[in-house]
Amino acid sequence: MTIIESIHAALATVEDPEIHRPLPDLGMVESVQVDAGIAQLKILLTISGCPMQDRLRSDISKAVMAVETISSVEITFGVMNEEQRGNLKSLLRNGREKIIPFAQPESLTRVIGIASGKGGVGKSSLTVNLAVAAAQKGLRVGILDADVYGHSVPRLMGLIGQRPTAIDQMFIPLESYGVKVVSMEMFKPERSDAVAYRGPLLHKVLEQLLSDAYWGDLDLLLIDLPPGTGDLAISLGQLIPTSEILVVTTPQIAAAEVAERAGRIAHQIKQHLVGVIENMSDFPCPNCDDMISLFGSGGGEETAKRLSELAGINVALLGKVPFSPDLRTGGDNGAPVVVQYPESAAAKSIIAIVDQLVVRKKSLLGVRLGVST
Ligand SMILES: Nc1ncnc2c1ncn2[C@@H]1O[C@H](COP(=O)(O)OP(=O)(O)OP(=O)(O)O)[C@@H](O)[C@H]1O
Repeated sequence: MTIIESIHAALATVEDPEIHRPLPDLGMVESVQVDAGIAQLKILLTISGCPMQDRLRSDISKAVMAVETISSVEITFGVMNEEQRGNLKSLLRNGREKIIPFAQPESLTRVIGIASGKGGVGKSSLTVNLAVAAAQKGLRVGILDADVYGHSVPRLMGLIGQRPTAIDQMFIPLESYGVKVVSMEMFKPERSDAVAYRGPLLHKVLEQLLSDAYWGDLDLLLIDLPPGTGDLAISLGQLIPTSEILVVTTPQIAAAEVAERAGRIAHQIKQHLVGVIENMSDFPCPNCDDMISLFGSGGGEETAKRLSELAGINVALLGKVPFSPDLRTGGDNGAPVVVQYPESAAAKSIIAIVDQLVVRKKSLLGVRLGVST
């Protein structure tokens, strides 16, 4: 192997930190020269001012310095031209025009919309913790925060104020705790701006977030839906007919009727109902042995029963997540409870729910995930 070939081989071991594919495959290596033991490289970035430039410089230097006889590495960064970016986009889309990868018949990604009847029941907190717990088990997981009214996922994942890298209209999801994250919030000019998307526009926005993001291969995509029986849940069913719905409710019996309505829509558009999670359930009194039922009891069972009757299948109550100050503070600080307090009752119940959601085959990776019912 010539020295130039050795450097190319070394560069093939370096991945783009966001796209997670080798630099040469992405067309990022423009030229390699060697002069008296100095490797001179021209590397093309997808956009100017790429935030990953420092990381790339250090990863490339480390790999190339390991090549025998190389004493130093000089890197010049350039920016891809329109044609080069076009090639990259086409590569990331597998040579196809803009599509929703999860809607293709060969897709192995399980897509689950997290729905609730009412707001504030902890749907976003559970979405984030379920996703992170699944990633901890070795699954490749994404979250799409489609809760236009709340979009709290960036805060819960410690990503507040961060914007994804865009390659023209395509963009790379942000990553936190091993989970790829896209939120409608990331595309607002100002965080405080209200998102004024309505009906048909909302459908378009969901379609774009699903198709314009480079998600890569995912085992599981969780979609945090707005509360209620809104248009977006229907859009999800239309855009990804194999998508499923998981309903979050509280222990309050009175909330069961509203939660049932959220599940009813899914059933009407023939989406599979994965199950029900009761959140903010009984928690142990910190000062005595009593269990405290802040929000009553029985709401999860009642919702699961009603949805089972409606769908004519067993819609299981997958678990009860206790009321947990740790879960709330973890959310406020961008540190999900399954990471920060994995031994807490809330984290354990979430991890147990993920175990039920994922039917383990030989390997979790690349296997179509089933549901245990
Ligand atoms: N199990 C729990 N114990 C204690 N607090 C919780 C629990 N689950 C959620 N919370 C808190 O309840 C509040 C609402 O949670 P979250 O934003 O996840 O709800 P949501 O259903 O997504 O609301 P919306 O759809 O209106 O945005 C947050 O402050 C969160 O920290």
